[in-house]
Amino acid sequence: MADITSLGISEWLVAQCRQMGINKATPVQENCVPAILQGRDCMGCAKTGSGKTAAFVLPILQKLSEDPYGIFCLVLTPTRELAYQIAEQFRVLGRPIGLKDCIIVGGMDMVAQALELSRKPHVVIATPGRLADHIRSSSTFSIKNIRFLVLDEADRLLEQGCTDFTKDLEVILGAVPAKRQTLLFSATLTDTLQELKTIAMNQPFFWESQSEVRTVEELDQRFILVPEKVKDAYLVHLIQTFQDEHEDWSIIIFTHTCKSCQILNMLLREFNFPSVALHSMMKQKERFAALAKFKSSIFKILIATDVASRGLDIPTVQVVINHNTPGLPKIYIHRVGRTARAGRNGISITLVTQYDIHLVTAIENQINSKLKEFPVKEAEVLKILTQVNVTRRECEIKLESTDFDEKKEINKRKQMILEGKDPELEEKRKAELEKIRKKKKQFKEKIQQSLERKEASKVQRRIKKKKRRQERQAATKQQ
Ligand SMILES: Nc1ncnc2c1ncn2[C@@H]1O[C@H](COP(=O)(O)OP(=O)(O)OP(=O)(O)O)[C@@H](O)[C@H]1O
Repeated sequence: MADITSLGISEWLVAQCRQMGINKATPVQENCVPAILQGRDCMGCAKTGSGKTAAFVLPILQKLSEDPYGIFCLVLTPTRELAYQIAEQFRVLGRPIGLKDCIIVGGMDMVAQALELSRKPHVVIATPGRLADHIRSSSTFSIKNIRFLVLDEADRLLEQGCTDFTKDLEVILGAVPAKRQTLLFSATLTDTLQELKTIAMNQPFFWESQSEVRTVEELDQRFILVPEKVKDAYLVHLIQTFQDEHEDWSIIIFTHTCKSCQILNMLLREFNFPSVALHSMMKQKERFAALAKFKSSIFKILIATDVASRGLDIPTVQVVINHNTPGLPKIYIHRVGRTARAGRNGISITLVTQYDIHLVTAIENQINSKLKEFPVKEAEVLKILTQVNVTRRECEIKLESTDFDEKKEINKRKQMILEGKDPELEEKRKAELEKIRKKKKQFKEKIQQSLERKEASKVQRRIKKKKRRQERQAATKQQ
């Protein structure tokens, strides 16, 4: 790795890097920083934990120090927590030049944000939804003179996943100048490469880490094949084992829904594990508090949905457990990337049921590496099975007695209203769609059955024909 001084940044910035423990440039920094300093658009695709944030923060701060004004740079990122983390890197590295940053994310006071924006911060770090709201509703700030536009986790921003950013991105892209430097970074850029190229227009410098395996070497990737009904007992057993063997280890457990996240947290707490939950149905203040408690190791276990799967940089995380096998290899790559960061070791364990084996095959094909089985003493798991399952049921009943599902429904409706949709109409449309889907399914099944019947009668006819032929042959032989 090259020394940090070779990047072409000023002495004050080198000194700041050294203070942060950054002495050598990682490959993504070594390649992308000089290109960005030359004024080129840049697309950087490098493994999780490889220092992509500094790869854009450093050249932006360098350029800002040469020609400081506000608003100089806009960084977009998919989650609120990530926005705070990026802002922290800007703040630490940019302290000598008195950097003013401003974080614009949902769940926080909009008026205070509008005021901050009007004060022309050098850098705005935002999630697309809230920034687009400000652009639509306010004339107290302008991003039409920005020099840099950064899309961190760029592929996620363009995806039409459960949170669809595309409409908000359109608003934002309409408000930034055409003449700008665009920087796009992610550990998984390649799926959305063509769309990204239209955002980074000026023949961007493209850099991708050359490596067959898409996950880091320091990560020990394991799986456990478990029947669905004993998953939680395995989880409790695993955590107990890690806790007994390692005092200072932190664990992130990923699960696929907010409800599952909430129940697992309740379950682990019943077993006296120090856990906190992080999911999108929590209030923003609770989300920040949970993350802060986990980061400071007050709580050693974080149970999260994919809201925490990208970008979060918590060095103490030694273990990632996938309570469900991710449906997309990309999600797997980001989730397991929460450990084994910046050259540290880590282990990931994916709980795989008999229905998920094809997902593991897809993951292995994408990452170009095989997951190894994690040995477990099944007898130990069996000992706690009944207790875990009974406790889980109790937690489910407890949760049902709260307004969790109701809140989810209200949140969904709120989201629809924000998107300009009528919840009642959407409900009707959904019911209609369900009806059509059902009919289609019935129709498909009917066709399938009739095809099967036809096929069966064809086979029967063929058997009969064959039989008759054999009988005829036997008869001619006898004659
Ligand atoms: N050159 C360097 N030397 C040592 N540590 C570094 C260097 N650059 C960055 N780091 C540290 O490495 C860690 C991971 O960096 P960062 O969060 O930028 O990773 P990333 O590539 O963005 O990962 P992800 O894809 O998960 O978002 C951070 O703690 C950061 O401070």
